[in-house]
Amino acid sequence: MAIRKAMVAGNWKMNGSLELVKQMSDAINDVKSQEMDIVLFPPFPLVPAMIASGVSTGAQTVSENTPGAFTGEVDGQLLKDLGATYVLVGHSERRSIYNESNETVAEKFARAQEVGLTPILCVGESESEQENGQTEQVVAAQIDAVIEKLGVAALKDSVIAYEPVWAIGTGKTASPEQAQTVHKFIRDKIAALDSTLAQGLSILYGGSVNEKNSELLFAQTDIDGGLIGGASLKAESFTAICNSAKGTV
Ligand SMILES: O=C(CO)COP(=O)(O)O
Repeated sequence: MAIRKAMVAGNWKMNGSLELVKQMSDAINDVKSQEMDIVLFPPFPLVPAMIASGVSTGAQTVSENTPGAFTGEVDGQLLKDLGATYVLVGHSERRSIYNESNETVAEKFARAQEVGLTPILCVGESESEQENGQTEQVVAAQIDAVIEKLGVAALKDSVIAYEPVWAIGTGKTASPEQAQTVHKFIRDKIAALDSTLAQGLSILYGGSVNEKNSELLFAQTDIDGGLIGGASLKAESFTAICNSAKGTV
């Protein structure tokens, strides 16, 4: 069972450089602590350098397939063999730009676990879905696709990240209360199937998290940390966010 623990994850998206790996890993190695997990998700070519720097490293996506004729795809086993530990599945940019369906995301989740990588399942509603009051329905369907394929027990060795699409890269963060409501909905939904598992699950919030708003977000009962985009590219901001997560779970 994954242990519920504070976690701050940095998703670099298609940004970063070898120089930034060096700068960021030096900064993170200074703030690391036993009470929390800090993980960075650089673009694929920077994964080996990040692993070598001593920072826990994940990939931003993974193929749902086993090795074969899939030009341009990246196999999970290779990532695992390199020393990666996590993988993001179902990030909203993968869902919207690369048309990944809930079912494809569930297949990627399965492949990640098959090779021993911990999937971080990203869920979240779009702006229009939020305006139409469909947040819970959308998030439930995204989680149900994994539960239907693999059973609820598969969530034991995973992390969930709630990232409302309207808050990503927009500077419009969900309020701590708004985010807490959705996090509680997610935990209660899973608790209805397995309460011990739900209590042990880390649920991260993502969407315009910065060093000014992180403390209040992480103070919420069901928010166990964050998945950070833009602010994970700046050492000062990212380490301040990491420090604000210490001792919150
Ligand atoms: O998509 C995100 C992390 O995966 C969030 O991005 P921002 O923090 O830049 O809004």
